[in-house]
Parts: sequence; C-alpha cells; structure tokens
Amino acid sequence: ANKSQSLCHIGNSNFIIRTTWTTGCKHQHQLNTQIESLPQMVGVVGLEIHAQIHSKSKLFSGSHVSFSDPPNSLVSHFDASLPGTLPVLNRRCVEAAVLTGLALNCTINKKSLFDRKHYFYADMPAGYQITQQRLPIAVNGTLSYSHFEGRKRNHVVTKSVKIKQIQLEQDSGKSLHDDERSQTLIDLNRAGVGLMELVMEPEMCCGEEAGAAVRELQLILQALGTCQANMAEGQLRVDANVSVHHPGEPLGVRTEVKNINSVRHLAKAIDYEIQRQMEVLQSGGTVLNETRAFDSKSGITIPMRDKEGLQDYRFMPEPNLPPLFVYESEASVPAGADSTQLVLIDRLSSQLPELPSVTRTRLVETYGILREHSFTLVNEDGLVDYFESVVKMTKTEPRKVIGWVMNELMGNLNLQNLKVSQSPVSPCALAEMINLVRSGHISSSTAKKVFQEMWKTPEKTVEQIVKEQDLWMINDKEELRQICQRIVDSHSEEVQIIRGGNKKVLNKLMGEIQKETKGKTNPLQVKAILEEMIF
Ligand SMILES: Nc1ncnc2c1ncn2[C@@H]1O[C@H](COP(=O)(O)OP(=O)(O)OP(=O)(O)O)[C@@H](O)[C@H]1O
Ligand SMILES: [Mg+2]
Ligand SMILES: [Mg+2]
Repeated sequence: ANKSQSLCHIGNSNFIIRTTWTTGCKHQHQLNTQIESLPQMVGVVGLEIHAQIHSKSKLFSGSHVSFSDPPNSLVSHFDASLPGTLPVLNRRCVEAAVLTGLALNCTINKKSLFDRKHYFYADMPAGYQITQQRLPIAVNGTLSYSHFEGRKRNHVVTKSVKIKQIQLEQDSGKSLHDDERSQTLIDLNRAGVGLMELVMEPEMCCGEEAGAAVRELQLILQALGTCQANMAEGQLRVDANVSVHHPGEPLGVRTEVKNINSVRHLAKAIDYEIQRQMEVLQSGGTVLNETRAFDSKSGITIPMRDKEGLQDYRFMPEPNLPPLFVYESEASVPAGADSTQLVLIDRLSSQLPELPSVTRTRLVETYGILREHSFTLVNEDGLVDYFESVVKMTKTEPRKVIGWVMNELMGNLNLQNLKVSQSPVSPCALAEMINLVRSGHISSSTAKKVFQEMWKTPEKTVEQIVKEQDLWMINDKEELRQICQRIVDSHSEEVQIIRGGNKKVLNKLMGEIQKETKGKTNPLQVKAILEEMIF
C-alpha cells in the first residue's frame, strides 16, 4: 500500500470484523495475511459541498435572508419567478466566493459565467437554477486538514485535497410535507439565497478523512464569515460521492449520498457506503450510479427515487446576466468604472483573517502548548480568545493556564453542553483564581474546589468564595510545624521505615497532612518540614 493508503482507516470497527475486503487502511496489513489471494479494494470519496453565503440579501434579489421569519414573507417578485423580473447580482455574495477561493488557494477567474440548470421541482418556480457550469468563479484550490492517529489519538497527520472549483448558485425553496392533510406546502424564503458549491476531487479514502476535511472547511468559512456553516441547520450541505476500486485501476461507479447533517454522520455514511459497495462487488453484483440517502437512525444508506443518469439538466447560458468580471487591483479597473462598485482581489486578500491552521501554529509557537491543545482551542468557538485573555491577565506560564482551560473549563462546559460564551466563569475570574494559586494564597488542589464553586455561584468573587469556605493556604510556618508534628507523632511506625531508607513512605505522611488540612498546604513546604523532623 502507498503511504496515504496506509495512513487511512475506517472508524467503524465492525467493518473490519464483518468484511474480507478493506478500504486501503492500516488494518489492511492484518487482513492480508489471512486472505493473501484476494485482491484489495479501496474506497474513493469526492465531496460536493453547498455552503450558504452569509449575506443580508439573496444572490439576485434584495429580499432579506433569514430563517426564522414566517413562511413566504421574504419573497421578491424575482424569487417567485414572476415574468419580466430580472436578476441583479449581489456584490457581497461575489466577494464571499472570492474570499473563500483565496482562503482555499484557488485561482480566481477574472471572468466567470452564469448558466441555467433545469429541474422540475415545486420549490423552484423558475424551473431552473442559475449556477456557473461553464466557467465558475474559482478553480484549482486545495484544502489542508489534519486528523489524529495513534492509540492515544495524539499523532497529528496532515493531508490535503484538491478543490476543483467553487461556483456561485441559487438555493431552492423548501417543500414542507403535511402528512395529516396529505399535501405539500412551499416556502420560498430560501429560494434565491446565495450558495457556493465547492467541488472536491475524488481523493479521499474514508469517512474519517472526509469528516476532518469538512470540519476544517467549516472552521475556515466561519473564520472568513462567508458562511455560518452549521450542518444541522443546512447552512453547509455535504453530498458524499463514494466508489470503490482496485488501486491502479480506473475509478469505480459512484453513488452520491445525501441527507447528511453532521460531520459524524458524514463519516458513518461514507464508511457504510464503502463497505456496502465492496460487499455488492464481492458477491458478483454491480454498483449502480444512484443517489442514496443516509438514515442516521439505522446508520445505513438507502436508494432515493431519482436516478442520476436519467437527469438531463439542459444547461444553457443565462441570458439575463452578463459575464461576471472581477479585477486584480485598482490599477486593472477599466477607465471610468467606479471601483467602489467592483470586486477587487487585492482588496479582499488584505481582508483575509488569520486562518485556523495559522492560528494553531501561532498558539503552539507563542505559548508552548501541545499541538492537540491548539486543535481543541480552535475547534471551540470563542475558546482561543478566552485562553488568550486569561494568559494576558496572569503571569502564570501559558502551559499551566491551558491545563485549567482544558480540564476545568472544558470539562464543565462539556458536562452541561454549554458554549464557551455561556461559561459562568469569565476569563477574568479564572485569571484571578490562577493568580491566587501563583501567589501561594491557595493550593492547586484547593483551586479545583474553588473553580467548582465559581461555576455554581458566578455572582461571587473568587476571594469571597475562598474566604467563606476558609480555603486560604496555611502559610504560617509555626502552624504547619504543629500539624506535621502531630502526624509524625501518630505515625511512629512509618517514621521508622522512612528512617530505614524507604523514602516513598513519606508520601503517605504527606497525604495524611493533605487530608487533615483539606489540601490547604503547599506540598513542597510540607515535605521540607517533614524531612527536617524525621532526619
Ligand atoms: N468515481 C468516483 N468516486 C467517488 N467520487 C467521485 C467519482 N467521480 C467523481 N466523483 C466526485 O463526484 C463529484 C462530482 O460532482 P459534480 O458537481 O462535478 O457533478 P455531479 O454530481 O454530476 O453534479 P450535481 O452538481 O448535479 O450533483 C465530485 O465531488 C467528484 O470528486
Ligand atoms: Mg455538483
Ligand atoms: Mg453531485
């Protein structure tokens, strides 16, 4: 197996047990020894992703974009396809596509074209969708993504997938099926909302890779602000094209899996589909070029009624829209044109924010934190800012701050399914607590208790909590000596053992002191006093 194949593996362990085929994954080696004679097949995955453009108004009309308004309240004459209406291109949508293209290392086409793609669907009153079939706005990009391997899942593997193109197109309306009255109702609020369709090359091999790629894309789009990218809300819709073949041979027939509403489901759907196709071929059948739906309850894919091959989209140039031109810079704008109305690539380039991969590297280099922690920080909305504000407000090393953020903060947030912005403990309060540990006013074990109290009673200050619960560190030498003396006196057997050379038993005495003082002592200080008394 080549390198990329050997690094790839399927998340579903059932898969390995149930099938004699593999998908070019690291488990392959194991299986080869059992079934030497069988040829190996691998999975091939290519994603098509529809990303709803985050814009106030639609792609070709001034109607507002909102998903909480009453049905059919955001529909202009153009959105309803009334005769005589014409499209007017929304500059913000073009800028979003260019920004996204730049962030994904695409070549931006200075000239792109709009086409009509015909469907007959009730939620598309024009009978066609305006898209960019012949000449899309951006081409030839790449998306780098990482996932974790190894038993502890702490070995980062970085891969990349080519992006064939990004095209601008319209969203359709929504059909709402009312089973009780057996009727279908149409809501056109979504009709005409701008979409970016990203088409990836078929270069991935399993659900885990595809999942990691989509997660990275989500983070990039959110950093750019070009799409909110919530899959459950349909802002990012991923269709997975899946086939299997023998490496070195032409690609197999693909199926297209739809209805996937989370990254986890995407990975499951793909792995299921790879396995299904292998089993079909293994038992002498053929894979049909069809559209299938993922059913998240049962974890399987099922054929949808419309068959791909039967579709004839009757593509034709959109006669009501001229070619779309974007310009490199002010200098390339034609004489007399108002450059404030034009899309300039260099202006957008300068607006590109820090992208997630750059943020991660910066966090590792600036703060000396672990790479896997940089992934967690970037993954949670608002967590990088939270961490950096705490670091700014305390003199403690960032490597210690990250411990509190990962364990105490994230642990509690996850337990209650809260977002970072909903944390009852503010960065400022956490910094105050960490500062008390640093200055020796509370011990780190006490601090864990204090944090839990802060979580429960955010209205109280850290000092209030420490005072009320009497958690200040015992720093008084004489008081500490008395406590140590008591423990030494009541543990004469252990003391003998320690004197006999077994220093490990010292830990037991220290534990006793921790217990007696409810963790309010500095272990180093206690150790020094005990050693002084015993030796
Ligand atoms: N043999 C294959 N196995 C897996 N994926 C494939 C294979 N061949 C093509 N693909 C993927 O299928 C997708 C094709 O998308 P594209 O938009 O070009 O065409 P389409 O699916 O026919 O059109 P539509 O936009 O109507 O769905 C790409 O993401 C590509 O990577
Ligand atoms: Mg497509
Ligand atoms: Mg498709």
